[in-house]
Amino acid sequence: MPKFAANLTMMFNEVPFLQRFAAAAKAGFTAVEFLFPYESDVQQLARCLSENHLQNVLFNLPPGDWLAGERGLAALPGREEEFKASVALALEYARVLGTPRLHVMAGIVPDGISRPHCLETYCKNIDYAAKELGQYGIDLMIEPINPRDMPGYLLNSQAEAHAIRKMLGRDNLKVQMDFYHAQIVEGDLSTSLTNNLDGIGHIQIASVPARNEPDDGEINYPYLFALLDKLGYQGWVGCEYRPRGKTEDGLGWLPKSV
Ligand SMILES: O=C(O)[C@@H](O)C(=O)CO
Ligand SMILES: [Mg+2]
Repeated sequence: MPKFAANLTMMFNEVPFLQRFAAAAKAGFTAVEFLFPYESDVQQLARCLSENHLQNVLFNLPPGDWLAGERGLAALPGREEEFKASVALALEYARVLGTPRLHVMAGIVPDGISRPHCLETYCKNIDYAAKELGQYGIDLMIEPINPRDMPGYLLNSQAEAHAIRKMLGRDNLKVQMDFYHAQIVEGDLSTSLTNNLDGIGHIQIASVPARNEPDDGEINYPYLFALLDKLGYQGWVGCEYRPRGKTEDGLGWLPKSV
């Protein structure tokens, strides 16, 4: 059975963020991921991990002004210096928390700027970030996101993400295969997973269309979990879903030892 990490941005939302570490450990998780840790002191986060015997397996680089609708800086021409500063900040956190992989969001293609221009900016920034992270043995994830959840987001398909990964040729640049997004955009999950396994650095799960626990909706997760075992996937599976009710009440789908 794959290794599952609790996503503390979406799960255990019955309690404040810093209390979710203990809640996840109590539920049996040994690993956690989250989106953006930057509102918390990094040493406090390190204590939350160590006190609860948890490892952090992923978080995101800063996304720009989230409340203003920004969803990443990497593809935004003219924001390169801000992007480099975001890489430095994420590295600071990752080195303290022992985080082995970081996800960099691409961004929404701005009005008046061509997609090819954004794609060129994205590739240059991704290459820079992968080089910086690689000095510390940290992998960089790029995640295709569906246009229903994020209209205008630059990167939508697994195929394009793997093409970028191969073109840049950085060993520590990998694709984050979020089955929720991949099902919405292109389906064909098991074949895409099988054909691209070497280039996949992280997996995330949620039901489609509701983005709840992976025990409902149109994706056959028991089949995919068995396939991950058969393929020998050694990475983590992030539980990036919105609990239908109380988080603990929705954990029946998890194997007993997560
Ligand atoms: O799938 C998602 O939404 C997340 O993995 C993410 O990083 C962007 O919000
Ligand atoms: Mg995701």
